[in-house]
Amino acid sequence: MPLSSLSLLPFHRAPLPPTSNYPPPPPPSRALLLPLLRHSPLSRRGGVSRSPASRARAVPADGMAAAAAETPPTLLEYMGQAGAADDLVVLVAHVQSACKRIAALVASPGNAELSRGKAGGGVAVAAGRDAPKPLDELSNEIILSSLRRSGKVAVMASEENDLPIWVSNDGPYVVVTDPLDGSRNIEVSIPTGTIFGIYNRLVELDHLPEEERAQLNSLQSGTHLVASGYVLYSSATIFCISFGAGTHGFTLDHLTGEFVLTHPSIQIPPRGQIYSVNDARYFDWPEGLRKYIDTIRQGKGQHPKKYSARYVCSLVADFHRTLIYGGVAMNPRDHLRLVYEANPLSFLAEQAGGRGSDGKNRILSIQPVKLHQRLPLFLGGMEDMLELESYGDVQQKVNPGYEV
Ligand SMILES: O=P(O)(O)OC[C@H]1O[C@](O)(COP(=O)(O)O)[C@@H](O)[C@@H]1O
Repeated sequence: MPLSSLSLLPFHRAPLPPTSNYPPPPPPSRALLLPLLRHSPLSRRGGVSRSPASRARAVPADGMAAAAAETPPTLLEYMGQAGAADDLVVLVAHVQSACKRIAALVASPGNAELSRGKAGGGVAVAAGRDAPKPLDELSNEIILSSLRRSGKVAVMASEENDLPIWVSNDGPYVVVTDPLDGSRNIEVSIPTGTIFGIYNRLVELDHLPEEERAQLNSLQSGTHLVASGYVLYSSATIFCISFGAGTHGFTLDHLTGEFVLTHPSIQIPPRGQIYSVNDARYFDWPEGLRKYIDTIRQGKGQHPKKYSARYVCSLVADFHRTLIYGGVAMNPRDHLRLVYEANPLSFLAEQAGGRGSDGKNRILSIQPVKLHQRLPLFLGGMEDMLELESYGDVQQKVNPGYEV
């Protein structure tokens, strides 16, 4: 579906949100930038230019018209070209609009104050390492109100709410979300992210009482995901999404306020050289996990290279790096949530040729029984994951309340 036909969507019910809060760009700037990008060291080094879209950008062009024709598609243009359902396009348009607002919020001068647990009126929130912060709550409100306005959502379930919210009897989709993961890092400007999963509404449950319907729709197994994604708020704001046909990354272009395709068809390298885990917890780990990490650190595993450690302690950032560089990102204790975090990210990992597991089982095959169910999570390239799982005993059973 070309961008022009977006205007044919049923906007009388669900208008697309404004694509950005940004001022309109001076018209020629994007085209003028493209020749610069073509000759940048990043494109020569491989960086983003490993992708077909970026390779297209590297082809010399005669003028602005040619440059414009080479411009990579925006997220919505890409969905149109890929034949995504109109309802899904409208829904994703609202998700991206909410995420641009969250990106602005986490980068705002007031973010540290918000993350310390004082709302605008100076109201203190519950203490504790995992207590929700006003920034989480604001992000939650932004994303939930955007989903509501889309007119495409029957149920939404958020990590920040105890119960799912029934929105509309005829919304075609169910959305699960962690609105702002890693918010404890905000005060020191470390990356954060939004995670979401989209399911079809289970019409066969329409006769059930609302509360039950909302629960059961939100507890669908990850194998039924229609789409999932995350938005990384970092040096770049990246929207990574899969509709079940590959995993694709779009970077926010601050000149236009649009997410543009920069990482089409991401493939996790089957072998990486990075492991990502909070290894201060080493002495709480089971024997198998200790042995695995000891082995790959020394280059004595199936891959005869010494692995390096990277751990941001922000799931979206650790997962994004793993998608691009390979290796394994893990949290072996039962801390991360199946519905809001593990399922959406495992879907993206599988669509990129990798694997998501709890150390024993494929995440997507685990039937959620509780909305806020937690479990160990391992995500990574196929060969690294199979090697890790071969150690058997990798789930951390001891889970004391860690202070930091
Ligand atoms: O303390 P650990 O076990 O290293 O866990 C860190 C993980 O917790 C998270 O901060 C998520 O925790 P919350 O869901 O409680 O916000 C992730 O971003 C990060 O990967």
